[in-house]
Amino acid sequence: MKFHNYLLKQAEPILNDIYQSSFVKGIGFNNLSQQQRDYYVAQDSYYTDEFSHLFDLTITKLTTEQQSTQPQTLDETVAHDALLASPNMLNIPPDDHNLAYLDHMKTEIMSGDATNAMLALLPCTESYHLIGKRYLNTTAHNTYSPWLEYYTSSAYQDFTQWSWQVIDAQIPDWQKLPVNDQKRYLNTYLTSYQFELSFWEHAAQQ
Ligand SMILES: Cc1ncc(CO)c(N)n1
Repeated sequence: MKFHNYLLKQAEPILNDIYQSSFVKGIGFNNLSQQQRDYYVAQDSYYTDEFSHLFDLTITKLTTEQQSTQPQTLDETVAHDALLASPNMLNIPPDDHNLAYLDHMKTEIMSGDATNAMLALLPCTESYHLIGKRYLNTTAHNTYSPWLEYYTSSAYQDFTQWSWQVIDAQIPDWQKLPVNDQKRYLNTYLTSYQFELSFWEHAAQQ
């Protein structure tokens, strides 16, 4: 089993909660209010802007070989547009859970090694791809299909696979990691997953 498969197995309970969270089901089954979409798109526009800076920071920690295979970076505007937010979203400031998530990633990127940095970012990339795969084509005439299509597109899939490959290459023998390193990596990764769940839960509560 590769390192990313081991990690994903540890995240399975949180990922199942994400799949079952009412906002994610709302995307899958075409059932979201205007207020929920405005809130989510406002939060996520802020998040993805910051994420691209955090990604650039992480890239500087990788080898030149890893950097050279990096797929083109993604512009998630298409995904946001698919949720048809109203201009009211411009009045919604970034919420505390969002800032705390970004803070967590930044701290782990700055204070840890390249693997720790990649693991802070991985739940973001990976969970959206898995959500897309899970709910694509579950509902006929789904208004939000372009959102699901974006996160299952070949460009997004390439990006997810590149992340997995980098992590697996960095830690080919994860069973042999010193216990403390294994704990730190797992904690960095699962904390990001917990923030992903919380991001969806806050959006549903609107
Ligand atoms: C909160 C969050 N996590 C992950 C992604 C996927 O890029 C996103 N757009 N927003």
